[in-house]
Amino acid sequence: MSVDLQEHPQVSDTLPLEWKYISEGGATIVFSYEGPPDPRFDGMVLRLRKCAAGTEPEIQYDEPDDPMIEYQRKCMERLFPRAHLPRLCSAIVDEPWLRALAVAHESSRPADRRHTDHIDYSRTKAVLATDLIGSEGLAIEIKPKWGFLPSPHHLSSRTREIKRQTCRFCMHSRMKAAQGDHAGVGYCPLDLFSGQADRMESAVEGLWEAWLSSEGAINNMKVFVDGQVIKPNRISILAGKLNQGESDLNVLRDSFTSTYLPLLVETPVLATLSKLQRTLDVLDIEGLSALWHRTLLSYTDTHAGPDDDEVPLSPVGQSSPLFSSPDPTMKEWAEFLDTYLSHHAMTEPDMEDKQRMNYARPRSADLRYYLIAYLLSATFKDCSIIIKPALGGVNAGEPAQGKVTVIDLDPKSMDRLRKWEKLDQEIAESYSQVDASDRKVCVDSNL
Ligand SMILES: O=P(O)(O)O[C@@H]1[C@@H](OP(=O)(O)O)[C@H](OP(=O)(O)O)[C@H](O)[C@H](OP(=O)(O)O)[C@H]1OP(=O)(O)O
Ligand SMILES: Nc1ncnc2c1ncn2[C@@H]1O[C@H](COP(=O)(O)OP(=O)(O)OP(=O)(O)O)[C@@H](O)[C@H]1O
Repeated sequence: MSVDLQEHPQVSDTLPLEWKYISEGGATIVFSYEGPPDPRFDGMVLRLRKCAAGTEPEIQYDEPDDPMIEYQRKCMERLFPRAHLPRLCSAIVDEPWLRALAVAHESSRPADRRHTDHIDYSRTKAVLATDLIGSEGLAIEIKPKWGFLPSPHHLSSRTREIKRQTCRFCMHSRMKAAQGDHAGVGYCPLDLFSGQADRMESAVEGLWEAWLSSEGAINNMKVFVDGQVIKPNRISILAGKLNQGESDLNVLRDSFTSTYLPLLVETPVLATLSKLQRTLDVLDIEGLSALWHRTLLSYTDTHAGPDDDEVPLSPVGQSSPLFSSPDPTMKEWAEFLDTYLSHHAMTEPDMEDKQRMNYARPRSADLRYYLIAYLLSATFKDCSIIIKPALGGVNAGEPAQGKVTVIDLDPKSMDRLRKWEKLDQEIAESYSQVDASDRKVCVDSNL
């Protein structure tokens, strides 16, 4: 195994109990370093890949660094200033150490996660990232989700009215709630992304109420106090930090909102995220799917052999013997960004791009561009932001002090496109059953 130990800290130099469980998502689990001072690990978290319970993948010798690291360097750093991204580097782990870590921290994990998956012990590489929560003070994590209404050009007559009035998140939440799942009903991402302080305040209040009523189970907001996730059943710890020891819930909500709102209003991160989501998903999954099928039809007309009359067209994004649709390589991601950024100066209006690409009549020649763009938009529709006020607190009349950082920027893959198409149909269909007078009106401030 040829690795540069200078650049790749050996995590087994630390003890498993020198790490503290922070949280986890569907794919990774994260621990923060709490051991004796060590410049390699101080202020860092360890992000480890998980695998499904009951599976034991084979150890991968000569494992490459997690692609997330190169993806962030080559793509994300071109879209966000570094100040809004965690610093990432690769680290070496080994099976005995990972197993010992898992045993030491299993009891900190939520029960539903313990039944579903565990650390992937076969990995020899992990990611070290800046610890954005820290061991002191307050922090929240918000998963904002989709911040725009689709353009009408490519919506079918079946969905146009519905998808233009109610945002995808609000429709999805209603569907999830009807199915008995936790959902952030009452929070609307279009308010959070509006750039208007009063609407952003409603969004934070919506998140707060959903956090309370779901007992902290919604995935759109996590609350951290002194490095630990706090659920509403331990709200007194949060109240203490907000200097609201004896307060009722409304006072606490107002204090919570006024702690985070100034940072959210001032950060450029939300505007960047919303612009990226919108300009990378200009066709909606409906338009992308139509372009895919139109392209495949003309392709099979010219490329199918005499016996291929009945070749079924593969679903959107899915490779077939006749038409390949691989995941982008790192080189292709970088080239895609060259093109995207040449069309969209991140600070200028994108008129020029509209003329060049003619979104109303997308060309088959641009199919690959639109596919990759959609994958990238999906990353931004699913990422999270961590908001950490400065330890001194917020002083009235002064600019908000603190940090807003984007996390969970992993690339998505082509095989998701079919899932997104189906889910989109299911969400719109389900919302069409809601009485018209009961449908939400979501306002996209960028339209
Ligand atoms: O499709 P969505 O909007 O439901 O998003 C999924 C998320 O569900 P949500 O609606 O936010 O509760 C879902 O969140 P949970 O795991 O349910 O917390 C994941 O983030 C999933 O991405 P991945 O499979 O981890 O890459 C997300 O899937 P992708 O859409 O990013 O494929
Ligand atoms: N740099 C960081 N500093 C502090 N905490 C972090 C950091 N990165 C991730 N976390 C915590 O770990 C959790 C899991 O990380 P992440 O969201 O990247 O995992 P994931 O499995 O990719 O999630 P998802 O299923 O939502 O795609 C986050 O929700 C956050 O609470």
